[in-house]
Amino acid sequence: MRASVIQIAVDEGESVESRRRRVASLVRQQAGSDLVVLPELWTTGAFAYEEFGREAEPLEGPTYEAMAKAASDAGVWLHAGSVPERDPEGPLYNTSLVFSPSGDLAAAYRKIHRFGFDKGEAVLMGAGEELVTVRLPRTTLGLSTCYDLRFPELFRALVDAGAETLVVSAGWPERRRSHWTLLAQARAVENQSFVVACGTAGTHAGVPQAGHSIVVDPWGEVLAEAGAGEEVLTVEFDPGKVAATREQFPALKDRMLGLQPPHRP
Ligand SMILES: O=C(O)CCC(=O)C(=O)O
Repeated sequence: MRASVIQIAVDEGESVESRRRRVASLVRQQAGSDLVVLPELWTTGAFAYEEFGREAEPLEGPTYEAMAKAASDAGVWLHAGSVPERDPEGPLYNTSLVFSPSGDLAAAYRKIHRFGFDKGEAVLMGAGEELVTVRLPRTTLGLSTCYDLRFPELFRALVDAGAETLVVSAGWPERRRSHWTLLAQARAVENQSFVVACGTAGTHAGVPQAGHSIVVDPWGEVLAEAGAGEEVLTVEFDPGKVAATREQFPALKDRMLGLQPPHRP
């Protein structure tokens, strides 16, 4: 299976419309890949909080249209990263879209863990409540977005729901790049799954981005890692390695579920 991770630069100098055209063209160039992955909030930048409201789109907005077409033109499964979604009956959401090779929407995932503590995304957007997996012909994707990477219980729940390839679409800052790499490898090892993690390059809202998109196998080996700049990372992997790893080293079967807090008389 071939995956292409498109690590684009999100800089303020480029308009959203022109970035959308550029990204659609990059997706088309990945014809021949099985799966193409884009980063989080690449229309605005994940830290450009004041742009969220201005650039928010209904689910089937301009990014949806452009990415559905790009997926079908390229004939790929496309994780189109996320957009600030305007729900007519609710708040904004940080919503990822996945399209099938015929350009149909296969899944939408609203980011569950919002970043910013009591600022930024955490107050501007609503929290998703549903786990999302997507069945592809040779693997099942488990979807996550950026800050979600810090919450292992989300990934364990995705594995329980059948995920074998954990996709992380992110706009991770350079300041905490070491956490990004470490957590991507940890999620792969503990869940005996592939991790395909796509970040952004460039600087927006004064926040330099980490880049370093990464693909990790179920043994924790890094199959490919991008540098800091704009780059398309392409990697071939055997999805059968998940079942083989889980069979040969069956640690997931040794989970002790339902642990209780210590008893204090
Ligand atoms: O957890 C982090 O360090 C970065 C998270 C983040 O930037 C985000 O979720 O947008």
